[in-house]
Formats: sequence, structure tokens, C-alpha cells
Amino acid sequence: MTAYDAGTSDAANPLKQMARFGQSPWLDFIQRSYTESGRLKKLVEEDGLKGVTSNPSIFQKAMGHGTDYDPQIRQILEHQIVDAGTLYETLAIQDIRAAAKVLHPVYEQTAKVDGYVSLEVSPYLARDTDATIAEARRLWLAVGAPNLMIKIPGTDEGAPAVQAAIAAGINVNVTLLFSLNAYKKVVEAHIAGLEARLSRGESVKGIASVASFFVSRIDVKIDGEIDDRIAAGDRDATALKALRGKVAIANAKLAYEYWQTVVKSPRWQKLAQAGAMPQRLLWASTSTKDKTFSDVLYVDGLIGPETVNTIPPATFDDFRDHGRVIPTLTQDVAGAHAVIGEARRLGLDLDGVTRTLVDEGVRGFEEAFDALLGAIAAKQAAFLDHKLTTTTLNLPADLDTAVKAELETWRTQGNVRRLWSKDATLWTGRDEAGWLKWLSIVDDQLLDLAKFEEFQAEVKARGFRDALLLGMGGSSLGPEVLSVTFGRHEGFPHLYVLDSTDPQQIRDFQDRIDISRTLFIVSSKSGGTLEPNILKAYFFDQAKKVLGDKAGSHFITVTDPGSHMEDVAKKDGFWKIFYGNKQIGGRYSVLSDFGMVPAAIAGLPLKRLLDSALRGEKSCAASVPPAQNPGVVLGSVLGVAARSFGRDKVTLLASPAIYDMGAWLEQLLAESTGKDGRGLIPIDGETAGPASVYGKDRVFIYLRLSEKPCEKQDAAFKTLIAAGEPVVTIELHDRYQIAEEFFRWEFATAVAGSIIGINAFNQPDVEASKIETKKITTAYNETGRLPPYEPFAKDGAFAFYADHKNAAALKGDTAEAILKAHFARGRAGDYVALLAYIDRDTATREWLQQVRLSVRDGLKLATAAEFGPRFQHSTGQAYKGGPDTGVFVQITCDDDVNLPVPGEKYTFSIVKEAQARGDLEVLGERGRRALRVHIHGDLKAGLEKLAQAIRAAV
Ligand SMILES: O=C(CO)[C@@H](O)[C@H](O)[C@H](O)[C@H](O)COP(=O)(O)O
Ligand SMILES: O=C[C@H](O)COP(=O)(O)O
Repeated sequence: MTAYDAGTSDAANPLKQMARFGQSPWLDFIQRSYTESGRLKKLVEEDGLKGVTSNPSIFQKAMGHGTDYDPQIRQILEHQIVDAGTLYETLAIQDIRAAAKVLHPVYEQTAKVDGYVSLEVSPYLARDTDATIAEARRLWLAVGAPNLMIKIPGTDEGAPAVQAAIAAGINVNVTLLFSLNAYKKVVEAHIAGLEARLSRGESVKGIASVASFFVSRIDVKIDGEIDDRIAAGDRDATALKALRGKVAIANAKLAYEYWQTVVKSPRWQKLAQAGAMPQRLLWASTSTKDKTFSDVLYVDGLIGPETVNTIPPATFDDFRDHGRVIPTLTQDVAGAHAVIGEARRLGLDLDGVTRTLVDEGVRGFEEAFDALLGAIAAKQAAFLDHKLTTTTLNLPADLDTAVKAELETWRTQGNVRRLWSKDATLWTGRDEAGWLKWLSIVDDQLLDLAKFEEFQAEVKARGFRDALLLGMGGSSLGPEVLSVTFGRHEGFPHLYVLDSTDPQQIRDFQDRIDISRTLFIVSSKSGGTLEPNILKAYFFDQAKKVLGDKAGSHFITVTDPGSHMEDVAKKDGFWKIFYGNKQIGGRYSVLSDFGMVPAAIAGLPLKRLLDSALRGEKSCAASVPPAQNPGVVLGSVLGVAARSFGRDKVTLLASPAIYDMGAWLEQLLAESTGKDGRGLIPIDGETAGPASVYGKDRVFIYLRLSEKPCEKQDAAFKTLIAAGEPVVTIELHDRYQIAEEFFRWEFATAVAGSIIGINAFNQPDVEASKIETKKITTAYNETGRLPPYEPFAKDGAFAFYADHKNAAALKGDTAEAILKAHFARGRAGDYVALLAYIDRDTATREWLQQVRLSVRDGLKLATAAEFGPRFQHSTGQAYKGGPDTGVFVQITCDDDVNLPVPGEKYTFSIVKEAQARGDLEVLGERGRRALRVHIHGDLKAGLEKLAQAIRAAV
């Protein structure tokens, strides 16, 4: 018979007889089906069971396997978006409440002495006093049962938490006690907690506590030491052998002896007179581990008044079957002293053992909790199925092994929790903690949903036809993804995003909109960035021509509080000002107002987007262990591939309908990680080719929209996987899951940054180009002319520029020869970046794409195809600050169109020129391989010729 189907009730039942000697049998086990089926109740009624204890290992066994909890998990997931930790807690609390209900009659019958059910605080907090206190209070309130005991570890940090909890009137079970010294501290904490209540005039009645003294584990360790010494031929072998299986019980008896002195002490008597209940000793870890001993050794051997023995089910059955009930605890105490004395004489390290046991105990519960949360997270992902994106890893064996090792390191070091608690030492230990508000921004936005929805209704009511967002990088790329991915929504304006100083491009956008029906969004976190400022100046001027002094009512801004743009907006009477968060960097801001405001304007279903983002957040939560945490898994693949395998070219391809995700991702990855000579180099939108065109420096990311995949891409990835290339396939089951991926990639980037060992939240090298640009535009304002700038070579319509060092390396009379010399500098593992400061339209994008593919296929190097100045606020950081593996070709042109910048002498054309010069200057200063090709005259013809020259050169 097992405790699962309880035994007979019988006066001779040893379990019932324990009561005669003042000991209460508790059950060291909890499980939903056990309680629900009535078996727990049967133990109470037939075996005199008086309490229940749980711990992370017990819950892991209960919830981590089987299907008991599936219906409730499914039901919760239908209505709520939660993390694995919350899910666990919801299930656990229900179990604890159900068991507490079964035990409640015992609680009443024994006048609050027994009838308790214990719930342990998170083992991750075992070394954190304040967090343990907060958790104890939270769980106490959450369960809301008078016969609940909160379990707190008896560590050095746990003891003050015990005192605080008792002082707060919470019943406490102090767990993980092994040594007399630790127990003494806990006794002190208990008494001090009660005294604090008395001194405040509060009642000490009815506050229960037990001190869980772990028994069998001590013998396991000591006996192990004994066996080792005997095997090594120790001369005290006989004396040592005589101690096997004795030290744990002796140690427990000494604890009990101490307890007896405590309860007799005047200090305790004072509390007792005020109605305090003593903290009873509870024997835990009472199943026999050494099968050569009696299977009820740690029950038989520790029976005594005012104590508890919490017994696991099998031992419970064994004891019912053949337990011997005699008051052993108080017998032969002198013998117990002798055993401990003898152990010391023989050099058995009881103090060391108990110290180790505390550490191992804490770690063991952490491991169990990790396993439990991992199992719940896996179940959750399986149940949510296509409500979450699906990730498949195809990694070469060596990378796969290294990623698994990294995930294990993250688990053992508790790095996911460290990340969520904003521990800057995960990166460089500098200002990282101040840049992590994006972790919780989705929750804030959901609370603010009404604000966005009201605004959305107002936009709709005003009947705008167009919306034009003016901004760069982090302030424009997220909105661009939303605009490109979701298109126009009936009743709402078409959202355009302008992030260029190219006059032709500005003119193109101006031609597309009807200013009288346009809402302008000036988007700039810092408010000081050149482009949004001059674009605002330009369009405000244009709007004034059409709208007169109502122009301001067609403008809103999203900017950080206190910024220059806030002042501008106030001065010019903007319709609205939305604020960013100073603790969120631009590239992490898409789920803040920088993305939500444009999303509202474009008429997107905001709740749906935010719910999707929340799913991303919850999947990456602090409670989700690394191996089940999609953000950590992805970040580990990227970080480990770059750090340990030279695979730092993150090659991003997305299904056509979501292709623009790549533009957002490349900024996030490059700007976050590309610094200090290290980092990831994103390669966005490079059409997949045969495996033969790739070097060994790639990790491929396939963002596949399963509702609208591209057959060609599917086939190409199949080939890459078959060729053994590392491929991460992320399937989005609908477009709104880009919001889930926004969060997941932010998290993954932070993880990868930690693995690579950089600060993932600054952008030290972006500033450098801005400074050079500023110098040039200032000079222009002062002199009315650009500083002289001489090409080092010319060929027809082409003029070539470079700094001295680059120019010296690029000898040649023809475009082809110069380009050839430049490309010849590329080595395996390098990349070529084409940086075009030209109008970004369908034709030029196609041109750039074709040329980059020729370069890739010719040189077998990764290629980036970028437009300036947009990339300067994105991948530009990694080009200048990341690994020195870039070969850069800057492409500029004469501008047919020029546009004024109101209030300045310089024009947009001058700004663009200054930006190109400034960036080339900085690339040169950093010793990068950089060449500028300027196309004089007709751009189309020039581009055709340049394509020919490049093809010939590769
Ligand atoms: O601490 C309590 C009760 O207060 C128990 O639940 C305690 O955690 C368990 O008895 C032990 O973890 C079981 O230990 P062991 O038998 O695995 O060595
Ligand atoms: O990625 C950020 C860009 O450099 C633009 O910055 P901003 O939002 O402060 O204008």
C-alpha cells in the first residue's frame, strides 16, 4: 500500500501513535490529484496527518511531469498573457489553498498548533534578505489562508527575513537547517520577531513557526567521508565505521536539547505568558538514503514531544507498516553528545559538511525550480502554439554544443534574472542599468492604451489623408516597419517615413502628400538630431504656405522630455507632444511612444500589437530559464557564433510581406553590439544564394511569415541547412507577431551584447560622424562655401576620394582598376558595404541590390547595401566601431534638385555632402578601408557605368 491510497485507521497505527509522544506527522508532499481525489483527506482522517510541506523539488515532481495541471494551464492561457513564473505560482497557490482547506479542521482542533501547509519563497532569493521579506509578505497575502506557513531558508540572509516575517505576523517554516549554529540564529530571529510585536503592543498569539532541521543529508555526507577514509586504509577505520548512520540523529538531538533550554528561558517564558507558541523543531529530509539502514530510521529515531516529522509518502507508508513509536528523541542524549564528540575527535568535518549542505540545498532547490519553470515554459509554448512565433535552430554540431554550454552558464549564473534586475555587470558594469526601461515598457503602454486609442480616434476624426514622419534611426525605423508591413488602414492616413537629406528624396515625399491633409510627426528622442530638425524646418515652412498660422496644428512630436524639440513644438503650437522615456535608447524604443504614436496614426489595432509584444516579453521573462527563453536562446546563438566561431555576419532574410523588419533589426544589432572592435555585422536583405557564395562567417536568420511565405526563400534555406550552415528559422504565424519579435530581438541583442562583452546600449561612434558633419556645415554657414575637397583620381563621370592612406593603396587610372585595388583588400571573413548617398527609390534600391549580389558572388564576401545618411544612424556604428573587417564604398552624386533649409545658409544638398564627407573622414581616421566614388552628371547613366565597373572589378 502507498500513501497515495492511504492505509487503514487503527489504534495501532504508528502514525497515529506519534501523537501520544507529542509528535505530529506531516506529509512532505503535495500534488493536485492527490488532494482532489480525497487521498490527502484520508491521511488526515485515518493516519492522523497534521500538516503538509512543499518545496521546489516537490512542486517540480508534481507539476513538471504528467498532465494533472494541463486543464488549468490551458484555461489561464486562454484569458491571460503570463510568464512561466506567474503560471507556476497560480497553480501552486491553488494547490496550497486546497491542501490548507483539507488541513483546516486540524488547525482548528489543535488550536493552531498543527494543520499547516507550507509554501516556500523562491529559492532564487535565498541570499537576499529584503527580497525574501517582500516575497514572504506577497505569498502570505496571495494565498490568504490562516494555516499557511511561508518557508524561508535558514541561511545567514534568511534569518533576518524570518525575524521580519514573524514580526509581521506571518507563520514561518524555516527550512534548510543543518547546523546547530544556524538553528540558534533562527531561534533568536523567531524570538526577536515576537518581541518586536510585543514591544509594538501587538499580539503574539497564534503565530506559528517550525524550524526544519534536515537529517538524512548529513549522514549521506558524513558517511560518504567515512567510507572514503576507510577505503583509503584509515587507521581509525573501526571507530569511523561505528559512526555510520549516527551523526545526523545525534546532531538533531542536540538541536532538540538546545530547544528545551530555550523554552525554559525567562526570555521565552515572557513571550509564552503573552500567548506565544514555541517554534517547534521539524525533522525534514527523513527518507532513508542508505538502503543498508532501516527505511524508517529518521522517523523512529527522532520521536519526541512538541516536534514535527515531515515524511515523504513512501516513508510514510513504511512507518505506518512497521514504525516503532518510542520517545527516542529524549533518550540517550549523552550518547548523542558522545557521537558528535567522537566525530570531532576523528576529524569528521561536521561544520564543513553543514556549510556545504546549505549551499547544496539552496542550489538543489534552484535547480529544481529551474527544471520546474523550464517544464512549465515548454508546456506554455506548446499550448500557445501559433499564438507565439516558432523558432527552429539548425546549427553545426560545434556551435550547437557551445550554445548549449552558454545557456547552461546563463542558467547556473542566474543571468536572466540578473538581466531583468538590471545588473550592469552583465555588460561592462557602467551605465547599462539606466538604459533598460524597454524591459517593462509594454506593460506601461498597455496601462496607457486608452491614451493611444483616444488619440487614434482624434486622428481619424480629423480626416488626414497622409502622415509624414520625419526622423532618423531609432526614431524612424520601427515606424517604417509598421508602415511597410501593415500598409494603409481604411479611415486613417497613409504613414510615410522620411529619413534622408537627399533633396530628390525629400521632393519625392513632398509630391506624394497633400500638405493640407497631412499630419507631420517630428520624431527625435534627443530632439537635437540635425535631420529631423531641418526636415521639420522645411516642412513647417511648406505647411505655413498652405495652412498659414494653422500649420502647428498639423504637427506633432515624439521626443524626450526637456528636449530642444519639445521647445520647438511648444513655440510653434504643435497639436500634440508625446514623450519618450529617457531610459530607453532609440533602437529599443519601438514599443514606446516612438512606435505606438505612428501605429495609432496609421490605424493599427494597438491592443493586438501590444498583446503580441507582451507575449514576447513574457516568453523572455526572468522566470523563464535560458534554454526555454527565446530571447536568451537567440542571443546566445548570435553571441557565441560571433565570439567563438568568427560567425559575426548576421544574415537576415525575411518573407517579402515583412521584409522591412531587417531594416529595424540591422540597427538594433549593429548599433548595440558593434563597438570596441567587436560586434555583429548585420547583412540585411542579401538575396539567398547557393552555399558556395558564402564564407564561414555567417549565421543565417530566416524570418518566415507562414501565412505568406516565399517558395524561393524556403528552397534556398533548405539548401543552406543541408549544406550545414547555421540557420535560425523564426516563423511568424501572422504579421502582428512582429511585435513579439520586436521584444524578443531587443532581449536577444542585450544577451548577445553581454556574451560579446560590450555595452549594448551606447553608440559611441555615431557621434563622431555627426561632429565632422557639423564642422562642415558650420564652415559653410560662415563662408558660404564648402571646404576644398580634391579627388585623388578621376575617370570620366567618376571622381574618387579617400584619405591619404587609403588613396595610397588605391593606385589606378580607371574606375575598374581603383575599385579592383579596393576590393582586393578584402579577405575571407571581411564584408563589403556599399553606402549610397542618393535618392532611395525602387530603381536605386534594385540597382544597389544587383550590385551587392555581384560583389558577393564575385568576392565571396558578405555585403551590406545601405543608403546615406540613413545608415549613419544605424549600421554606421558598427562600421566605425565594430570589427575592422569592412571594405567601404561610398557612392555620391550631383544633385539635380536642391532644397533650402529655412534659417540656414546651407541647403539639403550641402548637408548631404557634409554627411558623406564627415563619415568618410571618420572611417579613414579609424583606419578603415574606405573609398568614395562621386558620380558627376546624370545619375542613372552614372549608376549603370558604376555597376559595370564594379562587376568588372570583382
Ligand atoms: O523543509 C521541508 C519542510 O519544512 C521539507 O519539505 C524539505 O524540503 C524536505 O524534507 C527535504 O528537501 C527533503 O530532502 P531529501 O530527502 O531530498 O534529502
Ligand atoms: O537612432 C537614433 C538616431 O540617431 C536619431 O536620434 P534621435 O531620435 O535622438 O533624433
